[in-house]
Formats: sequence, C-alpha cells, structure tokens
Amino acid sequence: MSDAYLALEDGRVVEARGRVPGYTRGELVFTTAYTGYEESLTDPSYEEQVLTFSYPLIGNYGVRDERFESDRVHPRAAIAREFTDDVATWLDDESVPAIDHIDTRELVTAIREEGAMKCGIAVGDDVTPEDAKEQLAKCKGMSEHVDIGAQVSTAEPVTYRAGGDAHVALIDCGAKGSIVDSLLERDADVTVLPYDATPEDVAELSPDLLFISNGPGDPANFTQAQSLVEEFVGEVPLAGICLGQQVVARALGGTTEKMDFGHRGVNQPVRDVESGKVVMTTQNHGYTVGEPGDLSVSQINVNDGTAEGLENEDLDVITRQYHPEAHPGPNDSLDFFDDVLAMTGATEQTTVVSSD
Ligand SMILES: NC(=O)CC[C@H](N)C(=O)O
Repeated sequence: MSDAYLALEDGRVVEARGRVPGYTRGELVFTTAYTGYEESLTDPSYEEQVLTFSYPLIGNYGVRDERFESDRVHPRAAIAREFTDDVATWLDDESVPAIDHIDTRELVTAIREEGAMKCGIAVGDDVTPEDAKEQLAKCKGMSEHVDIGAQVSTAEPVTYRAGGDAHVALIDCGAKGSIVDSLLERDADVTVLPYDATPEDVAELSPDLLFISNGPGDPANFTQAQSLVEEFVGEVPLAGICLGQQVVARALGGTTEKMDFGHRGVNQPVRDVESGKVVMTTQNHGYTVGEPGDLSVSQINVNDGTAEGLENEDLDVITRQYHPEAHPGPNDSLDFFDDVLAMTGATEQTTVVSSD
C-alpha cells in the first residue's frame, strides 16, 4: 500500500490508496458492470483510458486467464472503491497502476456531469499531488492518439479454421477474443488481419464476409479500415461491432461524434425498431454514429435514442454499436452472428444459444 493521487481535468486532485505503483495518464471513464472485470480489463477498446468501476468490490471471484479477451490489460490504470488482493497482484504483474479507497460515487458523478475527462495518476511511497498534475499535463485527448490501432492490432494475419463453408476476414482494430470465438463456434473460418490491411490483403483471401472489429479511440483515426469498407461494399457482405459500426457508417456517408461520458456497462437496453423487442446489452463506447449515411437505423438505445444497430439489406451490411459477443455481460444478442453469417450464403448456421 502506498500513497496515490488522481488529478482531474477539472482541477481537482483526489487522494487514494495506492495498490499498484506507477505514473500514468488517460481518459477517465467508468463502467457500471458489476461482473466481468477480467473481460473488461483485457478489452483492447480501453487502450489509453483509465477505467473506474462503479461497482464497489472488484475481484471477489478471482482472476482466471481463460476469461481474458486479449493477452494483456489495456486500460492505463484501474480505479475501484476496493480491489481484492487477487486483482491487485494481477495488475502489479502487468505493471498497470491501480488505486482504491476512493469515493467512486463522487468520481462517477463528476464524469456524468462534466463528461469523460483527462486525468493523471501518481502512485508510490513518496508521490505528491504535483506528480499527478504533471501526468495530467502530458495527457492527450482520445482523438490525438492517431495511430492507436497499431498499439492493439495483430501485426501479422492469423487464420483460425473451424472447417465450415464461410471464411470471414476480420479487421483487427483491437478485437475482443470473443468475436473470433463467436464466429468459430458457428463453423466459420476466420482470418484476423491487421488494422491497416490493404484492399489487396483482403482480396487475396476472397472472404465471404468482411468484419470490422471493435477498437479503442476515435473511429476517424481508422482510415485504412474505412477505405476497405468503401472498396468492398456491395461486393462482399459487411459486418461491424462497436468501432466497426462507426467505421462502416463513416465509410458509407455517415458521421460519428464524441459522447459526453459514453455507455459502459452490461445492462444497456436496446430496442429493435422493427420488432419492438428490447434486449439488455454490453457496451463500451465513447463515440456514437450521428448521421447513418446510406444505412438505416435498425436498433436504438432505449435510454438516449442513439443508434445501436445499422443495416442496408441491398448492400448486405449489418452492424451493432453494442457487444453481441458479450464477455462480460448478457448473451441475449448472440444471434447477431447467425444473422451476419447468413449473409454469406454459406449453409445454414447452427444456432448457438450460449457461448459458455
Ligand atoms: N468498444 C469499442 O469498439 C469502442 C469504439 C470507440 N473507441 C468508442 O469509444 O466509441
């Protein structure tokens, strides 16, 4: 245990208990997820962010690597009311600063009222509030991380074979492992390609589906993925999740905008426009689609009306702003993967009720 200070963009410096030492900075966000800390902390979409858990006790069922969504922890730091020793040890092994014994209700209220903000963190035996402020001064805004894709993407293509009829080219903008698993479980072969794959790289695979993954930062910075959508739309069916939806929308004449504090949690209600059915979804995003361009909005967020699903039947495009692959969160929208693979024309996919 050591001293810890958190300096906020609004000028406040908050004292905390240090659990893992270090100096860092990032965009301060919160998740309301009450389970799934192993999955959230390994979700590449949290790159360059500092993740605050609003649920007060994080770590009460241990840390198991089979739950990880990638091979490392992505937030630059983690904040909770109380971390168990298991989680603190894991974060220490990963050299990710962590602080607790802090009023997370007050922190979450500040983020809700003032928006996601820059912060600086200093944790160690002799750290001072000035150390945290120094980190804050060096903190970049999310959009300034122009090459954030390089920090999270595979460097080389990797193919996973399930032996089915469909072959998916998944553009890895920071993909969660559960997206690959959800496709493999439905007998699709998956080739994971780097975030900056060229049209030639994709064409070489002759894929049955081009899938743009989730990922961190501002979708405007994923220009190469956007060009792929522009290149292949109408020729190859297209799907996208989270950042993938944003990139697809931008490529098809739509716009994206930064939200005040975003959606991060496992109980965001989403209504399907046609059926009226509402499902609970997992979310983790700070940007949203404004104008949908050539797409129509098929699903909306019940709380704030933002676009949760986009489609264009003629062009064979379906996207989701939330995470149908769950992990963490509910499995209620796994049928997204059946709908997506149905676009490939491959033999009927088996419906998988749960991926556990
Ligand atoms: N999970 C994601 O793909 C997040 C998308 C994007 N980085 C956002 O914050 O909106």
